[in-house]
Amino acid sequence: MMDGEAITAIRTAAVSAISAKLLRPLVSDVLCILGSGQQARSHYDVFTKIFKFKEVRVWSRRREMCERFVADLEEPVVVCRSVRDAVSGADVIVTVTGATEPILRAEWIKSGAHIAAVGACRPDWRELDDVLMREALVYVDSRDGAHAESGDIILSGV
Ligand SMILES: NC(=O)C1=CN([C@@H]2O[C@H](COP(=O)(O)OP(=O)(O)OC[C@H]3O[C@@H](n4cnc5c(N)ncnc54)[C@H](O)[C@@H]3O)[C@@H](O)[C@H]2O)C=CC1
Ligand SMILES: O=C([O-])C1=[NH+]CCC1
Repeated sequence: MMDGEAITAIRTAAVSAISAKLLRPLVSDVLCILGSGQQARSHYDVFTKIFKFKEVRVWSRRREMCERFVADLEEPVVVCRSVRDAVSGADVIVTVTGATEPILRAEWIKSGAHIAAVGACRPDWRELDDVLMREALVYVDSRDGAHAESGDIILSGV
């Protein structure tokens, strides 16, 4: 018997980390994680192990969950009040929320930032807004899979 959730947590974060390894800006000082659940933790663990950030930020819609997330960590992480505050100036952004409507807007994001967009894995779920999807250089592991499952891709029409 194997724990599928534990494997999904590690595997998903590993794939995001590979994307960041290949595509993040040369100078990547600030990591921002949107969401504070299981994937947020696995992404935090992998990203802070592989890369050296000067600052790590987290935002979650329920602040108490954010505080709990941070309390479990040994290194300092900044709890942000809004998505805008969290992503402003960030070099690497990880979206690991259960949002079904866009929470991340293009106008808040630093040019060249790398986004690992993980959460919106159903055809009718969204995390990234249409402008961001259209302006971004979008990389996927499978075109067929992305067009069947990714709400951000399907609904933005990219
Ligand atoms: N792309 C992929 O391969 C995978 C995607 N996922 C997806 O990633 C997301 C996060 O997964 P877990 O961390 O395991 O879930 P979780 O339940 O442990 O955490 C979910 C997080 O999203 C936040 N959230 C929920 N609804 C929200 C909303 N409407 N707006 C903003 N934030 C909201 C919660 O407050 C929490 O911080 C889920 O949507 C899940 O389906 C999970 C595993 C693999
Ligand atoms: O394991 C997986 O690939 C996924 N888990 C939740 C959505 C996608």
